[in-house]
Amino acid sequence: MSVAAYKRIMLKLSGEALMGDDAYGINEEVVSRIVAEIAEVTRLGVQVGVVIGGGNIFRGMKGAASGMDRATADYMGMLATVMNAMALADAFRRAGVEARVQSALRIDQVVEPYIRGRAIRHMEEGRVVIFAAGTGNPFFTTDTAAALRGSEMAAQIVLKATKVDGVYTADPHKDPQAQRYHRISFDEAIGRNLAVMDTTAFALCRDQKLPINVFSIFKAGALKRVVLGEDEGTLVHS
Ligand SMILES: Nc1ncnc2c1ncn2[C@@H]1O[C@H](COP(=O)(O)OP(=O)(O)O)[C@@H](O)[C@H]1O
Ligand SMILES: O=c1ccn([C@@H]2O[C@H](COP(=O)(O)OP(=O)(O)O)[C@@H](O)[C@H]2O)c(=O)[nH]1
Repeated sequence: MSVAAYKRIMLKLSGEALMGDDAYGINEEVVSRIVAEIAEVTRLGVQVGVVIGGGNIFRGMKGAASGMDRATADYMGMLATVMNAMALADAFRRAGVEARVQSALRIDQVVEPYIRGRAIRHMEEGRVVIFAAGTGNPFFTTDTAAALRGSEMAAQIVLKATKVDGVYTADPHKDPQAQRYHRISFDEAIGRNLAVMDTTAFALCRDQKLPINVFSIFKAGALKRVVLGEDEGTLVHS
């Protein structure tokens, strides 16, 4: 039987990952596929926390760019992540996996509030915990929320599932010559301004000695490979 390299992981799923090839919103087929991959990892005995983004619905920076107050736009972005979290939790339910949503912003009629001890307990019981509303604060990102919740939950690694299959020497969507790193240190990633993740998230993980693995959400089986400790994506380390 395959043995997982980690007991507890914090998975950052971008909002855009949920769109698939659609222009906006949540693509059910894509969500079921992602849920099936996460379910497979839970069957290895790994405790899973998920921080979900909101970029498929609303991004604060975009609202601010069109003249909206930045903090207001960011709160809208956080609310977008709550919708994604609910869709994801429902997909887990349909797949027969127990999941709970905890929100950093209080909307008690809809989802549980974030309570650290309770989140840990859910994970110990084998439930997937979906962390919604990012950090609960404007001017932050869900990448930073993943670093924060990962640290709070004492996860052994943050897994960033995104559109690219790792950290490159430059943005691979803009520079076709860019080369992928197998491993890179936090200091180098920050020093070179590699924009695959924001500096706040990198810095928090560096301070907490919490490694990050960046891998592609579109590559089937990649999540399991990362969890088994196989060479997949890029490891960002201390
Ligand atoms: N050095 C780099 N290595 C990899 N990706 C990079 C790099 N610099 C910028 N990017 C871009 O960062 C994107 C991932 O970050 P982001 O848009 O925040 O993703 P997400 O929506 O998954 O949080 C990639 O799609 C890629 O275009
Ligand atoms: O702690 C947080 C996390 C998120 N956001 C807002 O929520 C939006 C959606 O999150 P993000 O862009 O990180 O989602 P992703 O890129 O992963 O889809 C962001 O643009 C911000 O406006 C925020 O204000 N504080």
